[in-house]
Amino acid sequence: MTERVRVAVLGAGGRMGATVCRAVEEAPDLELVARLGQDDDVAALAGRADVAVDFTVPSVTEANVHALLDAGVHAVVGTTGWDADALERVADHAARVEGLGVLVAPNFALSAVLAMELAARAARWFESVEVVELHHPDKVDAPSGTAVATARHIAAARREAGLGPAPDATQTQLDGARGAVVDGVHVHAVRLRGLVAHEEILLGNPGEQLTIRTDSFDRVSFMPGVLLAVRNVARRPGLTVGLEHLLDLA
Ligand SMILES: NC(=O)C1=CN([C@@H]2O[C@H](COP(=O)(O)OP(=O)(O)OC[C@H]3O[C@@H](n4cnc5c(N)ncnc54)[C@H](OP(=O)(O)O)[C@@H]3O)[C@@H](O)[C@H]2O)C=CC1
Ligand SMILES: O=C(O)C1=N[C@H](C(=O)O)C[C@H](O)C1
Repeated sequence: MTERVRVAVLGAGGRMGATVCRAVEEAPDLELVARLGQDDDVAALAGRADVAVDFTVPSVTEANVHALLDAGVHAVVGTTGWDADALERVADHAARVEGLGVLVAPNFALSAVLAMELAARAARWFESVEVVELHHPDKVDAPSGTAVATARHIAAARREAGLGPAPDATQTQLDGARGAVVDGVHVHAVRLRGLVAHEEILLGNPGEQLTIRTDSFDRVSFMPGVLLAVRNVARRPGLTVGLEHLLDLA
C-alpha cells in the first residue's frame, strides 16, 4: 500500500481551514496530521507533515510559507494579499531549498479559474471591461484576490493587443464611486450577507455585452482544487502561481 500524504492545515479553525480539514479527512490517500491556529508553531511541522495548506490572513501568510520551507514542508496557499515582491521572495527561497514546492492560488474553484481564463481570452476583443466581485461581509480584504488577479490578466491581454484605456468620461465623482483601479481595470467590491464568493467580468462593445460570472455557493467548491494542489505540489519544485497550471489551461 502507498503511504498517505501527511497534511497540516494552517488557519484550521477558520471558514476555509475547517472545510479543508474535513476534505482531507475524507480523502483516502491523505492523512490530516495537524490543525494549526494563531498561536501554533509552524516549525514544529518539520518531519511531521509533507504538505501544509494555508488559509490564514494576508498579514501572516508569507511568513508562514518561509517557515514551511525552512521546515522542509511543501506549501499550498489560498490566502490572499500576495504581491509581486512577496511572490519573488518566496520563489527565491524555494529555489534555495531544493525539491520543495509552493503553490499559491487566488481561487481554487474550477468555475473561478475558468472565468479568469475566459476573461483574459476575451479581453482583447472588447473596448470596455470592469470587474465586480461580491462576497460575504466577514471578508477582511477588498478587492478580492481573485478580482485583483482577474484584472491583472485582463490588463496584460489588453496591453499585448495594443489596447489603450477603456473609455470613461467621468469628470467628477464621489470617492470610490468608480471602484479601485488595478492595472487600469476598474474593480468593484460588494459585501452582502448571504453571499459566499462571486465575480462578474463585464465586457462591452458598441451594441453588445459579454458577462462572465462565477458563483461559489458553498466552500466545498474550493475543495477539488485544494486537494489537486495537495496531491501535486511535491511534483512542482519552486513557486507555482495559479491552479490553471495543474489544469492544463496555462
Ligand atoms: N484561494 C481560495 O480559493 C480561497 C481563498 N480564501 C482566502 O483564505 C483566507 C482565509 O479565509 P477564511 O477562511 O474565510 O477566513 P477566516 O477568518 O474564517 O479564517 C482565518 C484563519 O486564520 C487564522 N489566523 C488569523 N490570524 C492569524 C495569525 N496571525 N497567524 C496564524 N493564523 C491566523 C485564524 O485563526 P484563529 O481561528 O486562531 O483566529 C482563522 O482560523 C482569506 O485570505 C480568503 O480571502 C478564501 C476562500 C477561497
Ligand atoms: O474570502 C473569501 O471568501 C474568498 N477569498 C478569495 C479571494 O479573495 O479571491 C477567493 C474567493 O473569492 C473567496
